Amino acid sequence: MYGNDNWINSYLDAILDAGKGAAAAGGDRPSLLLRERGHFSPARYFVEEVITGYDETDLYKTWLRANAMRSPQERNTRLENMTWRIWNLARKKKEFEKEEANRLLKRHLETEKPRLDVTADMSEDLFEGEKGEDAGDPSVAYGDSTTGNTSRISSVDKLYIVLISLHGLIRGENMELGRDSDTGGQVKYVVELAKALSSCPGVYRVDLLTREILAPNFDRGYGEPTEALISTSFKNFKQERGENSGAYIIRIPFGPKDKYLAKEHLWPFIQEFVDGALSHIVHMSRAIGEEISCGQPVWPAVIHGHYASAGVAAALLSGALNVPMVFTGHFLGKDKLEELLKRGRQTREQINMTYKIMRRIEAEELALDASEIVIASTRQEIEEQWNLYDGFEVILARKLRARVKRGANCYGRYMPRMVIIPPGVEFGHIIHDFDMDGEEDGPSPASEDPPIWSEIMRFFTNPRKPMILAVARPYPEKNITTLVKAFGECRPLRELANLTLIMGNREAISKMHNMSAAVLTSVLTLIDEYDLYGQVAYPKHHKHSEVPDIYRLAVRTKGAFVNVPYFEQFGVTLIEAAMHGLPVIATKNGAPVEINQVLDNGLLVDPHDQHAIADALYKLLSEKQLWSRCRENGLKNIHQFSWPEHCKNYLSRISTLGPRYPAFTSNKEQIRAPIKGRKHITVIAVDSVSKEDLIHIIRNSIEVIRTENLLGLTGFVLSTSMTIAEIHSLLISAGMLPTEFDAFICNSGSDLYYPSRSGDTPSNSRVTFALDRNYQSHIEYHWGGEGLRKYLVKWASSVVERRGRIEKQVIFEDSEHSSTYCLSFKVVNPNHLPPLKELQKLMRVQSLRCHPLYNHGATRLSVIPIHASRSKALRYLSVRWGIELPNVVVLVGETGDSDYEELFGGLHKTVILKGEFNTPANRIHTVRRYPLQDVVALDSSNIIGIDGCSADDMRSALKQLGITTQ
Ligand SMILES: O=c1ccn([C@@H]2O[C@H](COP(=O)(O)OP(=O)(O)O[C@H]3O[C@H](CO)[C@@H](O)[C@H](O)[C@H]3O)[C@@H](O)[C@H]2O)c(=O)[nH]1
Ligand SMILES: O=P(O)(O)OC[C@H]1O[C@](O)(CO)[C@@H](O)[C@@H]1O
Repeated sequence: MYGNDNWINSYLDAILDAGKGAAAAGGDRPSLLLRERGHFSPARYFVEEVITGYDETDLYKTWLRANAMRSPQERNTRLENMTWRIWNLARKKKEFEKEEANRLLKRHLETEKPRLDVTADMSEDLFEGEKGEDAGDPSVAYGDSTTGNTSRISSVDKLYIVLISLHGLIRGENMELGRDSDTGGQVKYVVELAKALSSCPGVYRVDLLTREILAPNFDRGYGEPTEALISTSFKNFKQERGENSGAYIIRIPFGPKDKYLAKEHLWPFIQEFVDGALSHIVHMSRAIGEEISCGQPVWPAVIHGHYASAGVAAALLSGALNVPMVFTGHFLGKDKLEELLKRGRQTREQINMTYKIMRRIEAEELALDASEIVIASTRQEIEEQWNLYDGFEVILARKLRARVKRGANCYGRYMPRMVIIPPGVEFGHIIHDFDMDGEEDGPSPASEDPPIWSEIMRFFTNPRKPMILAVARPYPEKNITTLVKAFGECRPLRELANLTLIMGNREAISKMHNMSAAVLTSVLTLIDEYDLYGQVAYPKHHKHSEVPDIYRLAVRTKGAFVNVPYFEQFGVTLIEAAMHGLPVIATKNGAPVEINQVLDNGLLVDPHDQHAIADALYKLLSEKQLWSRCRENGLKNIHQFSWPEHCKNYLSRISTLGPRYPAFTSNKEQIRAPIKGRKHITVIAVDSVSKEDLIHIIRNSIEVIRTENLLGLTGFVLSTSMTIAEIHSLLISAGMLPTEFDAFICNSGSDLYYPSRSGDTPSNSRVTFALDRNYQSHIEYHWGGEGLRKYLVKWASSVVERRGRIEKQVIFEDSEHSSTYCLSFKVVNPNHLPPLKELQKLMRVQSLRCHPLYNHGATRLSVIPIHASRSKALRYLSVRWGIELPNVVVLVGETGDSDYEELFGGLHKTVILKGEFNTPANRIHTVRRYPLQDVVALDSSNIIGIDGCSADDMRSALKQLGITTQ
């Protein structure tokens, strides 16, 4: 035994006592290295397990070096030091685990109780119709479909479909996959989906909206506003085509103009994207309408967000246009968070800093609130991943669905419909020059070999050996280092095969994104450490079009494909490998389990277990019959992953959605709307000030506009949580006429009124307020109405202030300030209210889709529809009355109602009025679990702060914003 010292053993015992479950779990199987040497040291084994369990490459190297020390004394000192470090790690990990277990328990209790309540509420006749409800349906669906199965869209309809994928560098040809951690499977998925959908009968146009990138060192193509995509070859129908038909990438500028932003940094700019996208969609809907629908706009059949960030964007657009939303997660934040916590290398805070994971999870919750359909790639994604979210639960979803089918009351509860439609592969360019056994059909002369082959072969001493191939973004989660360790430490495998690592493209590691550079550095270090020169290829460059050739090369050598991330949401590479007849070794965590059930073309392994990876690879490569069977199965079954099938299924799903379309112009009531002709709009949305100060601010803003000669050109909108009656009496009491305003966004954005005056002079005039019913039709989606009201009343009775044994209710229904789409509650004592984020969570757990917010200095709670808010109302006004958002100035205070932060983002300008007249924020307002910087880009040139609210202060603000006379 090394060192032969008791202290080592005692510390090792301490490690084990510290509950190092992971190390102990695999404890019955000594490592290959030790087995090879023929003697087994438990102490060393445990240390090694701890080290490898933590994936601490540095620690491991130190351990090796320490062992190599000649002097026993020096060796002991080093080993002692090491052991301390390990012990410390183990303790840290145990702390994380404990924290995590407590948190999970707390979460479980918070979520389960209301969930049990709601399930019980729904309990009568719940099981009827449940049994076998999905029988015969390969894409199992959970959740309700609002209109049963009646098809809304006939196959002759001409659909306009909008897909959104915000991050990554997206282009139609020669995609730069693997360039960084954002350019992966999703980029390929969305481009291929757009092409495939546009080739389907009935689909007229598909727009794939993404970010315009004009940064130096990036291809200029990413800055082109529009790129036409060439449709896939399975088109076998004739369809009348017009100028605007087909598939397009539409690039919308948002965020810093000359900078590429990683997906974690896009959050504060999403509202800006939404404003730009909205203008494109409205324009395009009208253009298509001119082309094929006698001038009637053809609105999108669905707006489909891909990944959390586009989930937010799609939710906002779907609300703004009142069209259905579809969502695909691609990789869900909760799962990622759980996995990262399990690995114990970062605290929750660190993970949040790096990945903005709480923002991402909230975006996914929002996507659940707003989506009608969620597309999952596998059953596991629904049952184990989506099921972790507040807004989705498999059993409740089934129950609600059964009730909807029977036409029973759901009491205002809604679940999106979850359907499994896996992605496909493009079979277009596939060349099989090998037979079923992988033997070459008349090999082509070497001169015709694809150039990428020699790029790879030049790394190998013996290029004829079977090639183990990995194709993955250089991203820590892809676990490439464990693969290299598995290969490097298994001598028989090294003797049998070569390893090819395709890890994106790079000019220099030093110029790569931190995370990618760290992966590359670790891989190269390991190659050096295990002396794998001549056995591993890691080419610097490859083109997207060369990837099929790389798979073919692996097949030619009778190799295998390997994909062992800690967790794989789907794994496009697995179906690519199968399509080329390459057997696979894949992670057993996530979708590969289901893919393998369908394809039956390889073996699954625990990605944390490098020995299992090495053993599986050795087995697959050395057992000829197994290899041939896997190859054959893959080729035989791959047709089950096809884009045409995906699209058929997709279109049939969206054809069952209930009709939803925008109502910007169809209002039968004639609203007199001076707002229509305005060039500028000033929106007064100052919340946390006294009534007197609010009046003062209103007067001063009007005064400024008057003296700047902008009156007539400029309209005023008051945006507030007050009811229209409260606004009216406020203005009258101040001697002002409501008609000074063009519109009132009231009840926190759930009602929109336009004032008008009958009579000739102000003195004899009578002011009336016209309600915008079109706006109501935009926000009524999934409004819980009476069911929601009853639930809230019951909830309010449980919110109490306790004094000894006495309990006093602190929140009461407030019918006077309620309206059709706003349920108001009066708060007697805000100190005893739950923070808003808890109330929001409760609503989601109950599958009540709504937007709760505190206002009036937290003395009122308003619960309004999910698509209602003051910023959404402003967006509606801009489309309905043709107002350019960059010409809108929103005045806000330093604090505000709970929807206050939302007022900042977008293309409009925001002026923050600072000063003592603002009342401080109340803690219960907070709805977010992440910092403000993840919501608002406070350094944006569209946002300015001024001290004071006098006319002069406001005048200077307008000047700063470049809004001056004429
Ligand atoms: O150097 C590289 C690395 C990758 N690729 C390609 O990029 C894609 C990678 O896709 P995938 O293996 O699915 O990984 P991710 O990039 O991680 O994609 C995410 O999104 C995919 C689509 O939803 C899901 O399949 C994944 O599980 C999820 O992690 C494949 O087409 C690869 O051929 C390259 O061309 N070159
Ligand atoms: O690695 P993350 O942060 O979980 O995000 C994964 C997402 O990013 C991408 O890798 C970029 O394309 C997608 O394939 C995937 O949806």
